[in-house]
Amino acid sequence: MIEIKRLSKTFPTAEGTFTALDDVNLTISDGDIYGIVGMSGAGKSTLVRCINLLERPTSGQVVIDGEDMMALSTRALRERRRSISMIFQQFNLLMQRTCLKNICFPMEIAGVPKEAARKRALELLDIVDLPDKADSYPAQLSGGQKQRIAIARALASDPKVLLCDEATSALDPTTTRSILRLVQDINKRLGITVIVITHEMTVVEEICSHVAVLEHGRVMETGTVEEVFSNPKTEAGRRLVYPDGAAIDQFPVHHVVRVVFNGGSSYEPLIASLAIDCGVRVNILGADTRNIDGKAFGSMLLGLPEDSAEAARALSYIRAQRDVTAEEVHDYHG
Ligand SMILES: Nc1ncnc2c1ncn2[C@@H]1O[C@H](COP(=O)(O)OP(=O)(O)OP(=O)(O)O)[C@@H](O)[C@H]1O
Repeated sequence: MIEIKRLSKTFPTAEGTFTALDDVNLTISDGDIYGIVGMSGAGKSTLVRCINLLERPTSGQVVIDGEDMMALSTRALRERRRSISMIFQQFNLLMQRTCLKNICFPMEIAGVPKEAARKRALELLDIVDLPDKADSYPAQLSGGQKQRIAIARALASDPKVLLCDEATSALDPTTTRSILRLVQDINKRLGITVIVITHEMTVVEEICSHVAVLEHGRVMETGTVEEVFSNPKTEAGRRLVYPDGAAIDQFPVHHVVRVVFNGGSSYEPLIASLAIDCGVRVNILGADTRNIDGKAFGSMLLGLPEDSAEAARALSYIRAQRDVTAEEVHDYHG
């Protein structure tokens, strides 16, 4: 289990101290595929570097299997770090070495005898489904194949944790999917905990079991992917789940309601309180709202669940709000 406790990281800059991570708390259980999602500059890379202690947190703890990483000697830390492997957006392969030798590299450093390393590397080539690329050079591979070799190299040290830092951001959607399938397969087959750092909610949706939403160095919300996707509780979560103000269809919609905002506060608290106060999940099917001086104007189409009592409860809750009107739409065709 990885526990990140009250972790903060500041950097001195010409303008003063910059807080890149602010009191981050996360618990990642063994076997999770844990997504850490946030926009550019949210602090994702800094958090990854703190998790594997490439960067020393300013305060707080990184506790792995009950052991406080920051309390370890340099030597012990180097040893423990071998159980955390990493793959990157740009693959970081050694271009002058063949694929086999790239995979052998971490084993060479760890002093594994040459023949044993070669045998293991060939097995790993099989695992990543590129058994015929042992003697190829990285330049002869596609982006997806390079990432497969990088994954094989990451597995060479028999890690307990695989950190994926924007590992599919340079790949097209089909290749992305195949790499994500491979990562998922590795998680299941080898029992490796995976931490996925990404700015793409689609990646989280595709493979993660849990997710933390990071914004301005703070964890805004955490939960199972299902929880956060069906009912993001914070504005940061909603911005990621509904980037255009419209949701992906998450459940079959049986009742559709048009909600018109006439200058009340913002629309977002209404959606959140529908879930929290009424326990009703809604889909935002479409929205055309404007915030003028912090007041919401415009309209939104909400999909309500099948259960008629739930839908009626949601409708009367919406109608009880100030500066909001709501009507059922009977001719919605999606
Ligand atoms: N060494 C440093 N000195 C000063 N500021 C830094 C340093 N490293 C990172 N930062 C700042 O910390 C913030 C978080 O950076 P980080 O690279 O962790 O974000 P990110 O979420 O990974 O973004 P991206 O997806 O664009 O890589 C940024 O505002 C960045 O400018």
